[in-house]
Amino acid sequence: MEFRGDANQRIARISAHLTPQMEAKNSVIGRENCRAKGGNPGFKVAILGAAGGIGQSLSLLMKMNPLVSLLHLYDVVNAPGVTADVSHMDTGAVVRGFLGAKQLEDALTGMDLVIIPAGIPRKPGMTRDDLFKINAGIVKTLCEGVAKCCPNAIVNLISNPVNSTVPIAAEVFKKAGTYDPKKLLGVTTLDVARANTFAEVLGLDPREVDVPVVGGHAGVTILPLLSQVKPPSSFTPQEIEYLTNRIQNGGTEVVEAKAGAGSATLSMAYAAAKFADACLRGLRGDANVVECSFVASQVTELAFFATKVRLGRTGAEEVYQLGPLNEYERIGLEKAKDELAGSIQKGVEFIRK
Ligand SMILES: NC(=O)c1ccc[n+]([C@@H]2O[C@H](COP(=O)([O-])OP(=O)(O)OC[C@H]3O[C@@H](n4cnc5c(N)ncnc54)[C@H](O)[C@@H]3O)[C@@H](O)[C@H]2O)c1
Ligand SMILES: O=C(O)C[C@H](O)C(=O)O
Repeated sequence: MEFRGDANQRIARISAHLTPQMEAKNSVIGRENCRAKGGNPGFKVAILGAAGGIGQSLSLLMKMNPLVSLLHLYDVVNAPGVTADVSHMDTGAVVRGFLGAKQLEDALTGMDLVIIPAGIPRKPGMTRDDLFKINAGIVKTLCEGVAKCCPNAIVNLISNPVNSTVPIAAEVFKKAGTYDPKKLLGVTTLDVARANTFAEVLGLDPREVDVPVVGGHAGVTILPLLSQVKPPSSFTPQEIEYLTNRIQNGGTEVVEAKAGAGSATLSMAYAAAKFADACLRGLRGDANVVECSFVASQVTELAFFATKVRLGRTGAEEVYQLGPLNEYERIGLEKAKDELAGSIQKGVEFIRK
């Protein structure tokens, strides 16, 4: 390890989790110059809501990601504790914590990727839309910060209801003049993870299964395209009905099992980390990085829709078409679009009102 300056300076640097290079250039350092302790150049990632159920596990997983050189953990509570804890992991990323609204701008300045799991989760009996009242305002405030401090960052939006919070974020960015549709991505990876897992009826290892899940992220808007499963497989009508219902209600299954203690956090942190890793590989310039995501879209008449997208240096560079659907999926698509239209409109109106 290289040491510069006197002992007091070294101690101050260590307690602030800064390398000498980072301290010198602070948060405006370029990606090439931002080296984690002895590590490779990497990306700067912020997690907003880092002290929550998803946020804590996601912070741990992103600290383990070798593509991350600097990890900013922001929350309105307990960010210092989570930061101190995660910062003791002997991986490359440097971790910094930010607590409360006054530190939001510092948390966001210079970030390449901002992941947002901030907001309240469901309790049994609630729909995701019941979260709108509180989470819409949280997402609005955080996205205003993104527009001001890191307008070129890719945003991964997790906070529910995703079908409305993504349109809210788009409207905030439009108002600020920073909107780039390629860079705003609603995270639906958990639906795909569930679909791949539940397809165990095929007797396959879930790691070998790929079920595209399109539409949105709530109830009937979650539309698994089982006719397009890889490896190609056929299901009985009963299997299709069972799998579709289970995938659409996977979130509720966890909410009920947790019995008031929240919704999916561990599987969601896994899914969010997987999606964020795909975004970072895209930013790095890797070829053929494809994931499902809820994005601005021309695939249907709706302004936003989840399909497979190709992730590249500038975000979602290609939005794929739905491909051939069977009759069951065509009926599901119409139901999904009906509900999605209202949720998108609700998000847009929240900002335009
Ligand atoms: N997209 C998905 O597939 C998916 C999956 C699971 C959960 N979710 C959603 O993710 C959200 C978070 O879930 P959770 O279980 O982690 O909830 P949680 O209550 O455990 O954590 C939320 C965190 O957000 C923080 N927070 C609240 N307001 C904030 C603000 N203004 N700025 C920064 N942080 C703020 C809270 O302090 C808390 O630490 C919920 O809305 C939930 O519905 C989405
Ligand atoms: O179901 C929820 O409320 C959380 C999340 O959207 C999920 O799908 O698990």
